[in-house]
Amino acid sequence: MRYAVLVTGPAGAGKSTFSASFMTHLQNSKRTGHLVNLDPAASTSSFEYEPVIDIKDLISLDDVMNELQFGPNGGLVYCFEYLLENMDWLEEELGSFDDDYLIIDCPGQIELYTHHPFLPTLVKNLQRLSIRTCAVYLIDSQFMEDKYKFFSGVLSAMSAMVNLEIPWINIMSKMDLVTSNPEHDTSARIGPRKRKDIARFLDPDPLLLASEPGHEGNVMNPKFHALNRAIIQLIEDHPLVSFLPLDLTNTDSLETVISHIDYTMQYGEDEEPKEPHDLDEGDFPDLE
Ligand SMILES: Nc1nc2c(ncn2[C@@H]2O[C@H](COP(=O)(O)OP(=O)(O)OP(=O)(O)O)[C@@H](O)[C@H]2O)c(=O)[nH]1
Ligand SMILES: [Mg+2]
Repeated sequence: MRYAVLVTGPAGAGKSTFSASFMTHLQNSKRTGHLVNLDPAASTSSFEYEPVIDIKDLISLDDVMNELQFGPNGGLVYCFEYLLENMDWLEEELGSFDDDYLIIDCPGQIELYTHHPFLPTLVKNLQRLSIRTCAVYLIDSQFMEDKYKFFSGVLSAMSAMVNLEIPWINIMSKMDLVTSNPEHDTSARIGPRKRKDIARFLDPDPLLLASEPGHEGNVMNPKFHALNRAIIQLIEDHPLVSFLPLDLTNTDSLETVISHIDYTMQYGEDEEPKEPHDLDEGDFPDLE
């Protein structure tokens, strides 16, 4: 059985960093994983692990921009369309691995997740090859300033989720930057968020959030009230909108996230139990 984890989410959410930590964790626990890079703009030197499959071997953003005069965003879209037309390339690359666990580092372009056919087509191809696939969607905890940003993050996650229809895990990344004492912490880029402020977003009660007063200068226009309620009801009705916190500085946190991923894909369920080779069964009856 083969497995693939699509690591998705908006630009800078921490996808590549998480993918590398995921690889390290698999290695440390004597499991084999392989990194796949689907970001045509990624600089290869920035990878801690050499990808076994790299979209840049098929097409590179630099070439598209230089030779076809595309800008960076149009260039990326061109690269994905090129990959879609050359799925046999990916299939061939994937062909050499069986019994594998692939960590697929995706690009951060939001259109890929909302309306571009790239990821749904990719997923269909993986499924056709009998690769069990799930997706994680990372959202940067540093953007969770208020409930409006939270809702907008949730809606982006949901729009990606309904587009793909595969097992799905939302992750709140960079939790190491969430401190309990923000006044004394200057390490965060956007300004540290307090733990208790983030906590209510991890397993949110949208109706409760909705009843909170808005922050100053952002008094809700009554015209939008009905729309807001409708969005909130949508989130409320959707069982999958909760977030696992991810703090990469904490091994337990990474292990928890990975165990959810394994569970979602039912990793290991169909594997034959691996008995140590030279162990006589009768010797250790307690191991049953
Ligand atoms: N403190 C902290 N910083 C992080 C963490 N994860 C990522 N970063 C930083 O956030 C920035 C973006 O991280 P990446 O892993 O490149 O994010 P990405 O989602 O792959 O970005 P794109 O591929 O450009 O969409 C880098 O400066 C990382 O060092 C984290 O868990 N904690
Ligand atoms: Mg990246």
